[in-house]
Amino acid sequence: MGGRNNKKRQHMPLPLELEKVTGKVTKAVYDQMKHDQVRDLKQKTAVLKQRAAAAGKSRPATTKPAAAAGKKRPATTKPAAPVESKKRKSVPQPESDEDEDDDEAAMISDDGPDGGWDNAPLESDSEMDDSELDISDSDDDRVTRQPLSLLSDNSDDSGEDNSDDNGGVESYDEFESDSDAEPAVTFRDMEKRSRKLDAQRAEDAEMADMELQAQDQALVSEREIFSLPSDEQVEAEKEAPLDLTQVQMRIQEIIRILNNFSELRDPSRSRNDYMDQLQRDMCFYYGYNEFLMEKLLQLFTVSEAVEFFEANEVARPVTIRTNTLKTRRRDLAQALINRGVNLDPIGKWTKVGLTIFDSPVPVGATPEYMAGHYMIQAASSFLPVMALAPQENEKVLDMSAAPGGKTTYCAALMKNTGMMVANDANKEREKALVANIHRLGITNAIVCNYDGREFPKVMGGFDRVLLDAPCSGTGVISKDASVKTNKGPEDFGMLTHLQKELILSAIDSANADSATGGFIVYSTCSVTVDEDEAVVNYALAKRPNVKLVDTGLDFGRPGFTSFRGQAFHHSLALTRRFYPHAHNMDGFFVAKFQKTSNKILVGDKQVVPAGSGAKLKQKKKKD
Ligand SMILES: C[S@@+](CC[C@H](N)C(=O)[O-])C[C@H]1O[C@@H](n2cnc3c(N)ncnc32)[C@H](O)[C@@H]1O
Repeated sequence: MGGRNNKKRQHMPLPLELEKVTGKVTKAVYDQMKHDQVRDLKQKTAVLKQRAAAAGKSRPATTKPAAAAGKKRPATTKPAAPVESKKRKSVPQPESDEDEDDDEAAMISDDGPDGGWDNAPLESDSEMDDSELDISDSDDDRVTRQPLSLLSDNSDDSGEDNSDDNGGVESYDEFESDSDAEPAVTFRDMEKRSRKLDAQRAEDAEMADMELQAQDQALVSEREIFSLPSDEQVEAEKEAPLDLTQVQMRIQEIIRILNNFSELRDPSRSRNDYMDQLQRDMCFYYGYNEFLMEKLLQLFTVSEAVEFFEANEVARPVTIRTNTLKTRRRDLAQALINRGVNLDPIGKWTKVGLTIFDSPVPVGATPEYMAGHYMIQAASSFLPVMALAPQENEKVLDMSAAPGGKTTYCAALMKNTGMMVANDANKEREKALVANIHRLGITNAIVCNYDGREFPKVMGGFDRVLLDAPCSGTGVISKDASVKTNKGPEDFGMLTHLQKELILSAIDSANADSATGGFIVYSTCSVTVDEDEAVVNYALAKRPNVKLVDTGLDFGRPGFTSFRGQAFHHSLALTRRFYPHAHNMDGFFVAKFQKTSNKILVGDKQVVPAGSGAKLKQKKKKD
């Protein structure tokens, strides 16, 4: 398995000569080809523009050409401005590392189908300079000079100097603005003007044809420059893999093609062929197993997927949560600042979080930490508790609580009142849970050690239940890179099965008749749909006595309501997804249910599943 350990390696172009000798089309060679191609296209464009300028000079000043009047281009050409601006950013200069960065940025950006530099030369004149026209001995160059002489020979009937610094074609504004000063049309010169107009139209049509041809040529050569490896080459690469730089370049090429597929594809290869190769290359480059890579690629456009994978290579900022049972955020911040800690509030969405930029002392060993004034806790881990919003004097269950980040936050919001039941199936992990409960001065917590699936039989009737489920951890890859490879299809199958069983238990443990609550929050630090929307959708189907409600979190992306042909309940849009590349926090998923009844229909019978507390009450009445 490959993998990228050192980011600098991605900016290391191979020597151009070596690439030419080996015949490999790597980025440097490719850039050189593109550069040549762009130059050729510019020269062709120059011809077109100069011809247009020449024609413009001889146009009767009173008559606006059809295109000029509406500022329309021939139907085949593409809008100028957006393409131009992109082209300026990304025209490659093979020798320069900096420019390679620019080019890379353009390639992985989420361009629409017309994005990129490829069409730009036909539209742009701003990059054309004399030196570029003069260095070439090509036929085009010879043609280029011809209209230059025409320019000086032709004079405008109006006698005005309409010389056009930009080459003519783009300067329709000038024609328009000049029109005020134009002489009135007379009967005598009308026929002459009409002939000129016809000639101009013919000229425009010819120009459109030439532009089309140049575009087609450019596309054909672009297609020829990059080709997917054959099956044999793919096999050979398994034995002798390419280096990371070459793989990175191929990733960029494939993304560029996928972003403009109809024009840049090799017609003999399908989108799946490109996606398969992209997947293989991304696995190698970022070090994921194919199974997980496929799952993650399905979540995003290819360009966004790259952002996601890149974000996973970068550590998230260290964040802490103020323990409001012991201190206020302002006082905590001041105490830490006095110790030389550089910090800031996490964001407007939390009043208790602080981001630690740097610290001369370990944040897990300050006197304030020891005294329980804060918990080191990922920002995303605040979210399920905020969604749960436990109230004072409630009975709250945290079904999978260790090491206690969310339990201790719940207890703080409850101001140490009511009852906080912190359960976890893993005894070892519960040591840290107990330690944190003590350190933070939690006095309303009971710790227990059950399999959550059994919990409704142990205890029930909770006002609120949190299930921060065991998951694959695909949202926290920046913290634990082993997630990239440590799970295959079987593990995923077992995990999602457990999640589905636990969510039903969590729902059954809540009391729909709670005066203040009846809420259940399901969260994971994973971004796969199997562990998130699919589990929630399963719960909605199995427990018609719950509905999804707003999480109260005013950021994050809505959950999927359909995914790869699978339709979920429309209310899944109320769930929230958080991504490292989009929200600068660990990947996370949060769903909030409200329990509307303690009874469910099984066949044609009303049943009260164990856990809600309703059954216990009925029994008591009989006694
Ligand atoms: C994501 S972690 C919980 C993190 C915790 N909520 C916090 O904020 O510190 C998931 C937990 O689920 C526990 N777990 C796994 N299987 C379980 C089960 N069947 N019943 C209850 N807990 C389980 C794991 O031991 C693990 O501590």
